Formats: sequence, structure tokens, C-alpha cells
Amino acid sequence: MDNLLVIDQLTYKRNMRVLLDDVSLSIPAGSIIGLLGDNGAGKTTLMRLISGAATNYSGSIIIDGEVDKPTMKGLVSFSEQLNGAATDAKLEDLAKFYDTIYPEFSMDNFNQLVSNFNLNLKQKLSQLSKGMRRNFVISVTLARRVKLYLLDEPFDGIDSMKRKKIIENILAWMPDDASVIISDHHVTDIANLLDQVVIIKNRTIVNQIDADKIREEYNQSIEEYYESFYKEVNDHA
Ligand SMILES: Nc1ncnc2c1ncn2[C@@H]1O[C@H](COP(=O)(O)OP(=O)(O)OP(=O)(O)O)[C@@H](O)[C@H]1O
Repeated sequence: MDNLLVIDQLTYKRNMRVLLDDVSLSIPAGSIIGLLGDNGAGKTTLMRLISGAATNYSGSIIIDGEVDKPTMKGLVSFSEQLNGAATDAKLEDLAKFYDTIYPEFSMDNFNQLVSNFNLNLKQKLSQLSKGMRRNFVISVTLARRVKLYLLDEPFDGIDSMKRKKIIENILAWMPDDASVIISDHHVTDIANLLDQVVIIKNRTIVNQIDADKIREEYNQSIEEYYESFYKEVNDHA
């Protein structure tokens, strides 16, 4: 299978601190990846760099063979897009804004996604509960037709029924050749979805493994594997 994302020796510093240290990672096209790691490990930072939000790193990020930064931005949809959005804006106006700035935004897809989540587009962003806001972010993120989706803790603060709905939407809306990277602490929620697990610890990738290998060769659930792997790395630290 071809690799959609190739990261080589990526190191990123901010305010004199190393936030990512020598990260190398290849993600196949058409796959669902769980990016697992504890608080502060570097999950959000890695997603920000892949999305093109910061470019002052060393090493390389290649998406679908592209190294041109503006082109790469059009290939990735990151779930952080509401940062900085006016809280008194109505959801329908925010959607129109995204439709204007992202050529690959599909208003039809967006409308179907928000109706799946029973969101009212006349509501203002400030009127949404935490869970409703998450659902809106997922709708905006998946409404773009891109190669790579980055979902940063999409289930944070979401009840279990809604989590199922989000998972259904991810599976239904992901184009066949697209990949999605989902970061999460609730490993159990996404375990059945995953093709691969990537574990990040202390600012670098410490493991990448096929989910089937964990189940079949190690005879463990992804959650058990993740917990034991993390413990082992801690014990040897
Ligand atoms: N703007 C910044 N300046 C300096 N340090 C930062 C900045 N943003 C994040 N960090 C630091 O980078 C490290 C990684 O943060 P990041 O948000 O990527 O972790 P994470 O794995 O997403 O954590 P969590 O699961 O808690 O969301 C943390 O130690 C954090 O304090």
C-alpha cells in the first residue's frame, strides 16, 4: 500500500523547548490510525505540524508526494478549525465562511453531517454545549474532501451514544483512499476502528503496529497493549 503521509526526522522547538524530537512516521493511504499518548506527549503538536499550522521545523513532512506547503494544506483537514471563530456567529454563517476559504468544502456533505448530529444551523456557536460543539467541529472537518483527516480527541466530553454516532459518521464519510489519524485517551472507543496504532511518548514516536497484530499475535485488546507498552517504556525509563 502506498504511503499517504511520510514524516522524516521531524524536530520542532518552541520557546526554547523541544516539543517534537526526531519523529519519523509513514502512514498508508486508506487507513485509520490511532495516535495514542498521555497528556503532553505531543499529539496535538504533531497534528498542527502535519496540518501546516507551523512550518519552522527541521526534517520533512510529505503528504501524497507533495512538499509544497500551500498544496499540502489543501490535502489535510484538521479538527482545530474553530479556534478563533467568533462565538456570536451562527453555525450556518461559519459554514459559509469555510465554504469560501476551502475550495474542497462540500456544503451538501456538511448539511448531511449536521443533520445526522441534529444540529440547528440557526444557533450561535456560543449557544452550543461542549458535545454539540465537538459534533459541529467534526462536521466541518469531514465536510472537506481531502486525503488526510486529523481528529484531535474527537470524543472529549461526548456521551457514549454520540461517540457511536461520530464513529459512524467517520466511517461513512471517509473517502476510500483517504486516511484519518485520531488522537484519543479513550482507547476503547476507537479500538474497533483502527488499522494501526501509533504511540507517542516524550515527544517522539515509540511504536507503530498493526491493530490485527495486537489482536492476533499478542492476543490483547488495543487498550491492554497500549497500557502494557506504556508501562514497559516507563519501567525502562
Ligand atoms: N505554544 C507552546 N509553547 C510552548 N510549549 C508548548 C506550546 N504548546 C504546547 N506546548 C507543550 O508541548 C508539549 C506537547 O503538547 P501537546 O498539546 O502536543 O500534547 P498532547 O499529546 O496533545 O497532550 P494532551 O493529550 O494533554 O492534549 C507539552 O509539554 C506542552 O506543554
